[in-house]
Amino acid sequence: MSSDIDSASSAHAAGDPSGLPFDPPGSVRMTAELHYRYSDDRRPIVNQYLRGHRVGKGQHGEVWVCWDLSDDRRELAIKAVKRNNPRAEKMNMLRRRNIPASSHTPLTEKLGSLEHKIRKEIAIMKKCRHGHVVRLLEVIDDKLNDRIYMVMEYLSGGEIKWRNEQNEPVLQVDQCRRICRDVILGLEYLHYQGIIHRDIKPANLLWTADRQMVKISDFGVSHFSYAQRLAAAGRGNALDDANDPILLDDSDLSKRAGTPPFLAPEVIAEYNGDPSPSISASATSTTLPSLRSAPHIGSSSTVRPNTSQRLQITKAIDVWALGVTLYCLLFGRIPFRPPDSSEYMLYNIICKNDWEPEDTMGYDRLPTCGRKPKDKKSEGFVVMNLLDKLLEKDPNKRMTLDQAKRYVWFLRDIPHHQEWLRQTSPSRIDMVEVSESDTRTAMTTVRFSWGWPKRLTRRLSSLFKGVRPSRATSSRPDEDDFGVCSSPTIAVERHKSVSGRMSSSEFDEEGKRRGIARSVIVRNDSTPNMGRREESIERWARNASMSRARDSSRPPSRQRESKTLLPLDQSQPGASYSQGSTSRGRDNANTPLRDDAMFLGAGGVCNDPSSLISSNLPLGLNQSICHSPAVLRHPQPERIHIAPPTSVVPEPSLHDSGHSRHLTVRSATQSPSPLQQVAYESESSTTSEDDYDDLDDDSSFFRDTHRDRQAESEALQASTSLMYGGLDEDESDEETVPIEVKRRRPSVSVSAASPVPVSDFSDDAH
Ligand SMILES: Nc1ncnc2c1ncn2[C@@H]1O[C@H](COP(=O)(O)OP(=O)(O)OP(=O)(O)O)[C@@H](O)[C@H]1O
Repeated sequence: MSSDIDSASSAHAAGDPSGLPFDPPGSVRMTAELHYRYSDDRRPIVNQYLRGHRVGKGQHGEVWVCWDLSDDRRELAIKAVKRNNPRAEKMNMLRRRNIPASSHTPLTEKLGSLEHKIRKEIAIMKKCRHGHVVRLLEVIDDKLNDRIYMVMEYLSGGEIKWRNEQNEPVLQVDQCRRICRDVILGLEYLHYQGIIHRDIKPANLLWTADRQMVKISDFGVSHFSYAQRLAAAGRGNALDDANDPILLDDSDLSKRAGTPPFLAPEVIAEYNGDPSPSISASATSTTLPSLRSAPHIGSSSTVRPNTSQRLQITKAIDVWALGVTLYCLLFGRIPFRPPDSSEYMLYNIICKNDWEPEDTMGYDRLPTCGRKPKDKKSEGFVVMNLLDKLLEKDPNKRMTLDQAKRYVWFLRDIPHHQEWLRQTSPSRIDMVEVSESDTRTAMTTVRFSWGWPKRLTRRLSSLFKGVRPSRATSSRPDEDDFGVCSSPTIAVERHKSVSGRMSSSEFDEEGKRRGIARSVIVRNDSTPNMGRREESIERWARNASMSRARDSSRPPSRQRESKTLLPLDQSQPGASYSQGSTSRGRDNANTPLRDDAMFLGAGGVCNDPSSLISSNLPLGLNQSICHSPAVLRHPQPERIHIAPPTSVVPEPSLHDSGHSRHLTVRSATQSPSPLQQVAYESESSTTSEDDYDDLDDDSSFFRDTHRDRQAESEALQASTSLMYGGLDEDESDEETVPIEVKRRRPSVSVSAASPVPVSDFSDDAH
């Protein structure tokens, strides 16, 4: 990556209140040391990362917000993946028996272990560095507990929500356009690197905190193709490594992977035409009503076709998925809908049927004028024509990303097309190299020199408890900001649910076991922050006191005090309730929109290339560097205000039973907002202190018992990673018995509150 980026970004990383883009310098750290401990207020800490609330749960792991204590508490996300799951593996073995062996049986299926998947995901993410791709920063391999921690950029805006409970679109057409434009740029970069994402869908597109742009996430089923890369970048730029059977085997692509409604016809071509397929009923999902005859969409089922005709799978599958995504955003429903939720029927319809638009599109209900609008100047014609080209069933005739990027609709608000196209060309960006060694070392850099039993390590750990600062047992003043905070303007109070966890592990009321450090070990020197365990704990204690000193000198707004709820436009600039990085969005909202607001990206990033500072920066990086965040806000009709926490904070041991927050939203303008609808009608954001209470060190550091997504969403998402479907049903640790649903992740339109753990080390805490 160019030094321009490094220099520009070194001072402006994730969560920087300056609003500049997330692009920390350096490559992904492969950490060879794991320290596991708890903060004074019982929050888990892995190495330098203090864990916050859980923001999502995938098939194989969970994602948490965390703060990098070694870097001014920069807000990041950490994905914890359980590497091995014998029970799930066994189920997968059983499932595979139902798959007929043929010449088409891909290598990846034979190698389809969860470990393989994670290795590949990490190897691919490791070197992706683009403004519209979620950045991976560090990989920590906890072999002792068979867990991988992936430290990533945190996109607190959350997933793109595209429909309400009535299946109506909630995004304006203009927003849909900008979202897709961002995705095109991110995808273009990936394809240029030889990476096919394979699971493009709204749920894998994450908003930045200020909703200025979206980024592509979840590379769980992505594929690196040497051939694709050669085709895209030419031999000169391509990786010349023919020895890696995982990355260089394109037979992986012939495996059906992704989310059923978003699968391209060529991926499921064998389901085209045969009215009576043989079906292997290994479906396990219950997210959709079941049928006797066929597995259902969203299940991890195997529909066995009678034909074995396969088309070549190329990057065009991502273009198709983009078309499906655009349709979803515009109409609030998927384009191909089987009458009976049957997976086979779905595939059949995708392969054979045409799509039909609604009468209107977007939240603003612009007329589509039918499937083939006559007025070529109408918005309806432009959009239907685009959908036509993206949803072309023949991959060879399908629109390419380059064509899409140049399509009139996407260029509409960009004044200098040619310059913008030049600036955003992936050929201007350094090549990714996903080498054999990348894949091999993606998870193998940690070596454990202590293979001691847990009981022994616990005892040893207890020896070091003395160096820990005393734990706060009184109030937890920082917890109230959970969940919501946003660039836009929302009034939020929240109720915490009473929740708890029954665990086989024991810890006393004061949580003494919580001080146990998981002793793990070290061989790699690549983590400069880490030394020996004792040193680390001492350093942590030192940092804690420094942080306390720093925190005490911070202005009151940085500390978790109650504030009066004000309409945003009445509040003082900078007097944000949100802590840390996400406060900028609020500041943004105070600033009047500039005239160039219409040159904004997905959420409002200026795409006007004439104002780019550095011609070397990839889009997204450029965008934000050249503009103050104050002028990048997307013009949204609603103003959302974040209410300060006002409730009395209970003792942690009370498990927040007395702690409540209200989540309310009010609009500062008369016009209702689709974003507002999504955010609060369908989701009640309640946060539990239990986020910090799963301290059973026998199990996952990140274990929790939050409620999963809505069934409807699950229907679309459950089959993500079909390739690995059924691998990991047993993700949660068995000894944990959730006794109550606790929290849902805050919705998109309201960025997750960022409780910078100021109070962790504040004087009050002691
Ligand atoms: N970097 C991030 N910042 C914010 N939220 C994230 C981030 N990464 C993931 N998430 C959220 O966490 C959820 C779970 O992510 P994850 O990638 O594990 O699950 P998934 O998308 O279902 O993947 P999988 O296919 O492996 O199950 C996502 O739905 C997303 O909303």
